Amino acid sequence: MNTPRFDLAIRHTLHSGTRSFALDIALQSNCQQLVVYGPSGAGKSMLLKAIAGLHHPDHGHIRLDGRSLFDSAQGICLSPQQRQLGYLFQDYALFPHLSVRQNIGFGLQRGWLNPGRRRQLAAVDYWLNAFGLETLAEQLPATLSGGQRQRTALARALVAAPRALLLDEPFSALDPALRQQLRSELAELLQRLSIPMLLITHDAEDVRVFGQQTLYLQDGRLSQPPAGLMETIHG
Ligand SMILES: Nc1ncnc2c1ncn2[C@@H]1O[C@H](COP(=O)(O)OP(=O)(O)OP(=O)(O)O)[C@@H](O)[C@H]1O
Repeated sequence: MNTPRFDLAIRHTLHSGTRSFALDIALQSNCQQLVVYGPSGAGKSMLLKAIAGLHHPDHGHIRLDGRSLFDSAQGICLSPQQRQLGYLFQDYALFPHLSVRQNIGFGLQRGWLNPGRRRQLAAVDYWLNAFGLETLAEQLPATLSGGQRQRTALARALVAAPRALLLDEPFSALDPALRQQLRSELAELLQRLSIPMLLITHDAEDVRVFGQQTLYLQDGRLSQPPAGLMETIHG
């Protein structure tokens, strides 16, 4: 295999009171688009947060396109900023007191490149334009529709030219028609950017559209999906 796009070996146990939960996965993949599918509480968000650098595994390594983000044996643990990843959480986590333009611009402050002001403005304008948000640039998130909020969050994730995209249920808050439209916009974008993407979902349609490889996660481990599930999804 060439350098895998995703090379993950993650062991991480969380404890709260008498309960504990262990994530234990190992995976190498050359696919650009991975979809993580599985029941609630399976460890999907934990996996995404470990890659983003928001949780630190107890053991293992995380490499994307050959770049080590975390390696317990070698003592490597890049900060979320140094990882240069774009991520989008279920609720989009936009700042309510910042306009669309400021929310997108915030994505640049997080990046470690910190380009000059003129280039920052150009990048924000580019993504405002790419997602049809120019006329909404000065509005606050509370005055936007679900789809406009989703586009703003995606623009914020992309503005710093991330090396990979991590998406947690990116379409769950949208109505079915908008979901379909934004899925095809994202699919087109991914083809253009060719960065690796990992998407968490409960939605079979996301698996169909983005699952170049689908991982089924259950009780913190990758496992075979229940009999018939993939056939049902792929019709
Ligand atoms: N701080 C913690 N201490 C102990 N257990 C935790 C902690 N945080 C999360 N967990 C447990 O880890 C498991 C995995 O949670 P996670 O949020 O990754 O699941 P998920 O697959 O993303 O679920 P959902 O689809 O419902 O979002 C759950 O059982 C959760 O209760």
